[in-house]
Amino acid sequence: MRIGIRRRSEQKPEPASESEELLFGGRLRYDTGWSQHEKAFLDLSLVGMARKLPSLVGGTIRLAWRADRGALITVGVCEIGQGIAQAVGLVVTNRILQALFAAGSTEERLRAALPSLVVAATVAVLNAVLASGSTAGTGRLEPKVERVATEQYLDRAARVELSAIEDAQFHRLLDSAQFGSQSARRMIGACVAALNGIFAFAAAAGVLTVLHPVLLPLLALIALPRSWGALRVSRRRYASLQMWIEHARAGRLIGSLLTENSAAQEVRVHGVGPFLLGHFRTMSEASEAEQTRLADDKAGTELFAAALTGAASLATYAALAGLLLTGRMQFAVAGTAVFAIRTGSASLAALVMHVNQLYEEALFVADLEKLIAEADRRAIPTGGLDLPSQPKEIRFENVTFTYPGRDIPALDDVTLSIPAGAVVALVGENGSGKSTLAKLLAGLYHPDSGRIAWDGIDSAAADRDQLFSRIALVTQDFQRWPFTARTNITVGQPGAPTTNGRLQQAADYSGADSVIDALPNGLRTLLARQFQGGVELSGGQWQRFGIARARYRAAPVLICDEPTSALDPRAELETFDKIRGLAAHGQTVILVTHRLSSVRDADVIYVLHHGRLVEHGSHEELLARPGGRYQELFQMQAARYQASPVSYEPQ
Ligand SMILES: Nc1ncnc2c1ncn2[C@@H]1O[C@H](COP(=O)(O)OP(=O)(O)OP(=O)(O)O)[C@@H](O)[C@H]1O
Repeated sequence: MRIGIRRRSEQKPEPASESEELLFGGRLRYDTGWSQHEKAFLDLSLVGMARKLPSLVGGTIRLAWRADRGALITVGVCEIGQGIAQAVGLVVTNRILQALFAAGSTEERLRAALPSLVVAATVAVLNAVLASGSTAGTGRLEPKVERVATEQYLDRAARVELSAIEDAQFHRLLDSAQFGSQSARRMIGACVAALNGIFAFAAAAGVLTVLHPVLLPLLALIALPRSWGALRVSRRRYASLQMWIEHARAGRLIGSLLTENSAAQEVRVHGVGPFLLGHFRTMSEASEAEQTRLADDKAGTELFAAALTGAASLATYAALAGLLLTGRMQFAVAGTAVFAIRTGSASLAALVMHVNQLYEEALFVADLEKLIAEADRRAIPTGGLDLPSQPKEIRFENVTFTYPGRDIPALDDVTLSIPAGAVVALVGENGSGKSTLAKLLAGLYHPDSGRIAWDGIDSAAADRDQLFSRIALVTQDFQRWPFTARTNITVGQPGAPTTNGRLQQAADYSGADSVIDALPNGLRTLLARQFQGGVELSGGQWQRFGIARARYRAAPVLICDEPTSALDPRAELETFDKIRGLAAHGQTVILVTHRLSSVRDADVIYVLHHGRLVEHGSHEELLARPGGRYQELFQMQAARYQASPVSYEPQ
């Protein structure tokens, strides 16, 4: 069992475990992440704590004020009342002891102590009433504070740029900040307990100072080792959590893959279950070893602190005996002193514990605050230039874009025009940049250089809410919302009141109507097997909902990224006809697809290769270009359909 404090930076990083290496390609315990918290770690000293605590407590009180000011006032009044009651209680106890130890018959002494006894009983009743008022107020306040903090967390997470959501560092922050809301909740309880401790300690300290000035420093001496121990344990726990946070997320991910619908088939047929379970076990065992290390460390620290506390208590009682023997203290006063020392050291120990808990929780609340600041920095900006509601032309002008952390641009100097009311097809091999182009058009990313102009207005300077409102999306990995069939369509425009006519139109358009007719509760059917009464749809059926949703949104620009990949041939043909029909009604359609037969009617086809625009024109123009990339791709696909049937002989 090691007790000495060794800074993390001095420890040799352990190598990646086999599971970390195999599944995640390296170590998931980051010392670099820890350095972000180094300051918080160093400040976890008595001085740092005393300096930072008021502002941290202030932040929680502001949160509580926003959550439920009535409950906060109740708690405050009850706590202050209890503090006063405790001080009065100690003073009255002193009076009772003095009356009982005074000269005279037992009856006379009891009679003299009686008024103080009545006051003591009244104070005890009052204290109990105030304590229950505080408990009720705290109980009301805590969940509300957690809710307000969680809302802040989720709100910020939902409003950051897509690039932040794809950034591992931001995810780390999201991870550590997720504890912030529960910590804010616990901070309320810890604040109340600490306040309680301060009053109780002040009462005991006041009484002790009056009895003899030397008793107060002795009381502090008793509390010192415990404070040191508690601080050390909590900073080690916090450090460990920060270091292991990504490892813990990976462990949870493996666990969830074993229960998730999407992985269920491979987990069974490919036998991935035991494989994942094995890695889950090794990952868990590694974090268990860390827990054990922490527990050993804590036990050692507490034992050491307890020994020091014992020595300090001995010194205190020896000093008390000295005062008695030298006649500097009366016997009755010594009785009160023992009582006050016991009360005082107990309340000081509780105070240290609660202040420490407060501080530890505050570190996580500080992580939440850090996330909020970072999310605000990376938030999608509000305001900007107005965009035309029905743009006549969207132009990509020398657009270059590289994903963060990548060396090769996903789009390289692309210039192209998207005229209003046209069907514009984007084709090219895997990884050629089609989806990236669509995401830039949708305003999810901005070009690193060049611009995307909507009737001459640079979309990077435009009001992003307006930009988003002009776009409807059916992406390759469109969301299968685990909600009702109705919501899966109307979520295309969640802010607007649902109109049944539009809903029906969108369902008819996409072919989702026939799927809905077959559902047990029609539009009210829950499309999530994991809930009671929920049903699961096929991939193609889901896709019809994705298309219906985009149709329901009724935006001037519709981006369809592989919209028909899961549809049967008949449904695919119908859908493409309908998509072309949309353009006839003035909607601009951007079609990303590998099915070149479906783009032959597009007004213009752009062919991308390694992020560059290599060809463009109509289907006929591109086919007539000898040695052209489009011609090559088209002929390859056509050949597959024209080839004579291949006979299959089982081996
Ligand atoms: N979120 C991302 N972060 C980093 N790189 C990305 C990201 N998305 C795509 N890329 C990379 O950008 C390049 C272009 O990808 P994109 O998805 O635009 O291609 P695509 O033409 O749509 O491909 P596919 O036909 O396979 O869907 C690829 O090299 C890909 O690895």
